[in-house]
Amino acid sequence: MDLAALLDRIAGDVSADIGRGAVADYIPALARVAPRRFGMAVAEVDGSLHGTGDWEQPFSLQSMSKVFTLALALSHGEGVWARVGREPSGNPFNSLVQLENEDGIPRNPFINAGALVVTDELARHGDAADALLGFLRAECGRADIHVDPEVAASEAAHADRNRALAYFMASYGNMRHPVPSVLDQYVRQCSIAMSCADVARSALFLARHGVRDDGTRLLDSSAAKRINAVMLTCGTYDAAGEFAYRVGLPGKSGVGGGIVAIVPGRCAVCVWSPGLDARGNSVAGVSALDRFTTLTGWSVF
Ligand SMILES: NC(=O)CC[C@H](N)C(=O)O
Repeated sequence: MDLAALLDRIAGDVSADIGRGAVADYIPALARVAPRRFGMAVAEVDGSLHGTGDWEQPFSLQSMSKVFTLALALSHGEGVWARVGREPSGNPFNSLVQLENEDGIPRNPFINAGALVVTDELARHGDAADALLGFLRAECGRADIHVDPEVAASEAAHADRNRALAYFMASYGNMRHPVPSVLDQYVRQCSIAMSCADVARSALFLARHGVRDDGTRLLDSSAAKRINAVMLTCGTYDAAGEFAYRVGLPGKSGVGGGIVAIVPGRCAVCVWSPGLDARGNSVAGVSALDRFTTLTGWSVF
């Protein structure tokens, strides 16, 4: 299959969706991104890389970072699962409502509450954002991957919701470290800037059943399978059912407009377009992945 030509075709097919939706503005620095951007990259398990549009343009990783921090936390053991569940929340990604009824245990690691717990767990082994940066740089082979200081400052200045989630969980004994420290690491992990090409390459370990770019193992194949399963059921928040229906792949979105999806055994795909739907998922991104699985027939189903 000529993937480069296929990606160009998809960019044309979804052109009516590019610029649709709203750029996230609750983090003011994200609102400065031009809405009519679109990029898509596919990294295959054999190392080949293909892309279209703005596929080499860095953008804000945001919640896509949650997949990588979960993988890093699990590489140290299963302890995180005592503190966070594995069920879809059916609620917005930054919702507080379930925590009180569920004893401060977040539904899953991909809503903000769950990701804060994962960052807190990873922080037992050193600064979580630094660990994440080290991993991403190694996997995509780029030492210049960095935290965007403007986005980080903007997010830190508008983090009351996440601060509330973290303090609320702390009140149930579900924070190991002081909230300001966990929040700082979480904000920096979300503010990492990467391109579609970088993200697709960095996520390949999930298509390789846990094996990293250098051939060493981050996770056993069972743990990699489980992360993919949680991505499928929870990776796009209260739209996970619709995403599974349309795309049929494990996927994780971020409010920077990126979505990373995994075809186990074959490839990792990253698409970016900043216009978001009401649930915080890229409109053109979901359409492009929908076209991708339709045209290739690559799906987990
Ligand atoms: N869905 C997202 O990408 C949300 C991430 C963002 N950093 C937040 O905490 O709100």
